[in-house]
Amino acid sequence: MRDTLMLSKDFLQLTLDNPVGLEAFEFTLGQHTQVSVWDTGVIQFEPLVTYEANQESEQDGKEEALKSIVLSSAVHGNETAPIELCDQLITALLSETLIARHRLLFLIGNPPAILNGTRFVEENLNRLFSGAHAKGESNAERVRAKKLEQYVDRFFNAAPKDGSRYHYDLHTAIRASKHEKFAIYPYPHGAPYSGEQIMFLAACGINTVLFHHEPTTTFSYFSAHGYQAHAFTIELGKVMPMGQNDMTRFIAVKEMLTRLVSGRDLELGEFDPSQVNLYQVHRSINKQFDDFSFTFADDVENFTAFPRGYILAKDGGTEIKVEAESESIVFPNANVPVGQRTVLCLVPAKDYRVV
Ligand SMILES: O=C(O)CCC(=O)N[C@@H](CCC(=O)O)C(=O)O
Ligand SMILES: [Zn+2]
Repeated sequence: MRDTLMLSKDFLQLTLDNPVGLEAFEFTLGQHTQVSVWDTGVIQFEPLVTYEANQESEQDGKEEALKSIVLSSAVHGNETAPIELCDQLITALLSETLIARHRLLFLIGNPPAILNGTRFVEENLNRLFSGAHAKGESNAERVRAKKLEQYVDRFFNAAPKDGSRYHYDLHTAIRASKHEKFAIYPYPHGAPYSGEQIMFLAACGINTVLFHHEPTTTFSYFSAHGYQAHAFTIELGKVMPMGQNDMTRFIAVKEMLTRLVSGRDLELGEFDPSQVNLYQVHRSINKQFDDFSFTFADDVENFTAFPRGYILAKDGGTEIKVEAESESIVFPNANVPVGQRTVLCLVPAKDYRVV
């Protein structure tokens, strides 16, 4: 496997050829990077400079502390643009055209679902984190969620104490969106939002951010809450079949991730709310009955606003109406199990704290 990967530089193909149970192996790239494959779809790149050396040069003002960066894709198997984007970055790293100056962990979330061409095989992986995988009958996604938690734990626990942590969980949305690219900021439990991160997202072309209003069982919340990482679920556009993504739409995000990984200056300005659309989640509407339907059409875009009193959905005969003066909908999906989120309703963010 080691020789196959060193020769082909194609980690995605290796992952798809071994959708479960790939044996761990490692190797070095030149004199600069330690590469460790931990499992199917799990690859770590670590700069071969000791942390102490980094600290010394930091004192000389030359280097910043080592960052630890998780980039995940394919938590939903049919969301292909993030898979292609991460594939390009991994191939560049393996080909040594891109050199990692920070610690990096790539996670290809659900390889069997990629092969299936579906969001998931048995169960939505992105509802199984923070231990939710243990609360029900086991299946492949529950096993994978537990392992992904362990890999994130191992990666962040080996991070230098003073190095910042990041987790960008990359997705694409089922529907088209009025704001093509947007990020979900996991509930921070009263902590302020990071203005620097919001400006980083804006520089990636992700100019819309939703502040979540409660804990969730998503992957980004797991890293944010459990490991104090700057973590986000990032929606890069609309779902497309593999190979049919217009990769020119991801030039800015690829450029900014490349800069981040390679330690180049990010050239971020001060936090400027005029450069971003900031929403807060007003409420999450969870499905109560199998007999659930929306009143609006399947092609209504994310971020469409509805006025107070408008009937958004019917749940077992109960009408669900817009409560605020106006609510914008995101991720409407009637086809989820009872108890799960069918839609998020948003209002413009106000009274938020940014540092
Ligand atoms: O387009 C949709 O309906 C779903 C897109 C998607 O997978 N979104 C994530 C958001 C996770 C979060 O709230 O942080 C998901 O539903 O898992
Ligand atoms: Zn997704």
